[in-house]
Amino acid sequence: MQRIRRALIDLRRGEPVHVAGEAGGSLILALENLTEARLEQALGLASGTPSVLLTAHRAEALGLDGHAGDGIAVAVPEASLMETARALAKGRDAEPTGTTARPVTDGERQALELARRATLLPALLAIESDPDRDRLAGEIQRGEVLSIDRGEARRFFADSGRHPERVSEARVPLSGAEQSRFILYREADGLLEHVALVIGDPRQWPTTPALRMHSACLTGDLFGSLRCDCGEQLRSAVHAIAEEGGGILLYLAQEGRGIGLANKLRAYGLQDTGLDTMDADQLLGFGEDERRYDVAAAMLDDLGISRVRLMTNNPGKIAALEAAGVEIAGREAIHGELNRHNAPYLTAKANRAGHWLEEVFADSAADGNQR
Ligand SMILES: Nc1nc2c(ncn2[C@@H]2O[C@H](COP(=O)(O)OP(=O)(O)OP(=O)(O)O)[C@@H](O)[C@H]2O)c(=O)[nH]1
Ligand SMILES: [Zn+2]
Repeated sequence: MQRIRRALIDLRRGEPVHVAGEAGGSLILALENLTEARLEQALGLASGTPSVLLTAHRAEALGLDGHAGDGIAVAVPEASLMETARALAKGRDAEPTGTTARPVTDGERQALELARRATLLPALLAIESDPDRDRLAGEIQRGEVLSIDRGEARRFFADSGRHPERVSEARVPLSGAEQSRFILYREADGLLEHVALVIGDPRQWPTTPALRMHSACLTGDLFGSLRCDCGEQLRSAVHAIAEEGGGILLYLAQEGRGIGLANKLRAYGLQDTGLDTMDADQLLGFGEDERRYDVAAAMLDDLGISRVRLMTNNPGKIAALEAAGVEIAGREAIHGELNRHNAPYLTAKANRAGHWLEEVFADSAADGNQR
């Protein structure tokens, strides 16, 4: 497990990682922080064909979906590798110039998942290698380059989110919810931390407590970004829960629907050129929503909560919690205000992901009519 954690960090630092698997496996590097020097070094270590690995989402967005499946490997001539990497790291209109695309191998699939877990852009350079022959073998032996096994990676991914540990807690009076307690959970792999905010005295809660399951949004929650409705939802949830005598808010480390802040900002850049929130994510290589809620269900279980009224407009959250064994006794709408900056985002959520936002649009229309 420790080795996979190091692999995530190495990729984030722009270092190469060897993923052992089919034949000799591949030496992989993240495209987003590839430099000429790193590329040259990698080509000196591994002697096989260099390819660019892209997720199926991105392949589809680029019209390369013939082979999509779990992702594609596009062979790119050495001479144009750097240029291709730079273009792909930017997003739009960046098609790999190579012509031979094939579905990714299982090892390459795990490599793409590593990039995603590291909240990097899921686009990699992969150079096939034969560690018994290439210089790479010596580097691996000396510990200069980390070599991981694809099965090891798969097991790590399958286990994450399932065993969050309760680490520490404290009373933190909040404005509008003075009797509040923060409980911090850390996922077993040590990577992500989530907070359960327990509002009020559980002995005096309504029989079925309200639950707000909120995904982190630095821009909205902290700075009041007008591009989304997160900050307003967060604060109104705390107030509403406190007002009805208490309940729970889970603050989950799932920035940008799970793609991370760096990618969310990249996606905002693409949205400014006319793509909607989902198409922008897809062009970067992500699905509509990359979040999983197993960790939320495990936190609820630890808190002894099995039945809730969920504050959300997102049908996906209800389905996911139910699938994880939490009984959803009812749904409460939770709205922010519509404005000219968040209108495209809310419209895409309603039209493409089926979020229940009719009231937000109706309220806004009514306000407009009164003016
Ligand atoms: N990728 C991406 N994420 C975004 C964008 N705008 C906001 N987000 C993220 O979307 C998530 C919204 O979280 P929530 O408000 O809990 O979830 P929701 O799916 O909107 O559902 P409810 O608010 O419960 O109805 C946060 O993680 C934000 O950071 C965007 O344009 N792109
Ligand atoms: Zn937001």
